Amino acid sequence: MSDALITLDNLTVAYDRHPAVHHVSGSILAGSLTAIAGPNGAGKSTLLKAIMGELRPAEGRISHRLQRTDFGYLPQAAEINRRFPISVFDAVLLGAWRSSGAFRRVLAHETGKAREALSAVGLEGFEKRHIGSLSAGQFQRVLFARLLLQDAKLILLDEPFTAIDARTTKDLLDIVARWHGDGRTVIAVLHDFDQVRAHFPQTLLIARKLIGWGPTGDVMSPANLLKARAMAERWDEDARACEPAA
Ligand SMILES: Nc1ncnc2c1ncn2[C@@H]1O[C@H](COP(=O)(O)OP(=O)(O)OP(=O)(O)O)[C@@H](O)[C@H]1O
Repeated sequence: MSDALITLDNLTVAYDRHPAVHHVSGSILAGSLTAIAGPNGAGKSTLLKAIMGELRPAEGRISHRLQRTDFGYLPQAAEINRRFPISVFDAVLLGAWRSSGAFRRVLAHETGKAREALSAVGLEGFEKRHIGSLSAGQFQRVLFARLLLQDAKLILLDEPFTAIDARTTKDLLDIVARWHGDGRTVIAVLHDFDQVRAHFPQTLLIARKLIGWGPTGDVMSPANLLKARAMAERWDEDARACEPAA
């Protein structure tokens, strides 16, 4: 587990030339399970989107040898339109279409895998339900089933347990542990520091700038958490210039 899967080199990401993440350097190791933690507005989602290639670096670079189809991404719930007229089963099958084209015929083994994935997330019998009729927790289970089917090497989760009850969170954390056990690389943006400490061996703590990145016990120290809070509180939202790398 010592190879770098993704390397960030002095990465700065900006919206309309206004930097949201500053000068981050470090590596995500292959097979690691990493939390991205930090206060609101710290740049966590921005960093995740940059890693998956949705946002381009304003400065610095991200290097990896992954293909598009190696990435599995779960956006924040608020970014997903659940009014799209699609059944639970078809929503899960989209995990397979991502890798082989939406207009290709779905193969029998993929429908079998979709059923298995639904069963793994505890949603047997929900196949024909419209996704808009599900509770928030049930819908999150559907999205995890889709990721199971997608078979990605790198799985990026943006606040996967926000507004999800304890039982569903536990079931989904079990799936995250299973991915980790399979040797996949998982990165999750999380708000809940107890969850980070209990389930994520590696942490990247950010407040626009990197505060710490490494073993969770070291990174989530009281001193680092104070620093993160202080940096978030004094951040000037209107600042245009990017400070030089430390
Ligand atoms: N599409 C956008 N256009 C302009 N600014 C944005 C955009 N998305 C995010 N930002 C800004 O970038 C900064 C970082 O936002 P980001 O969503 O990455 O933080 P976060 O750490 O994920 O926050 P939270 O924990 O509140 O979800 C914030 O100041 C935010 O307002």
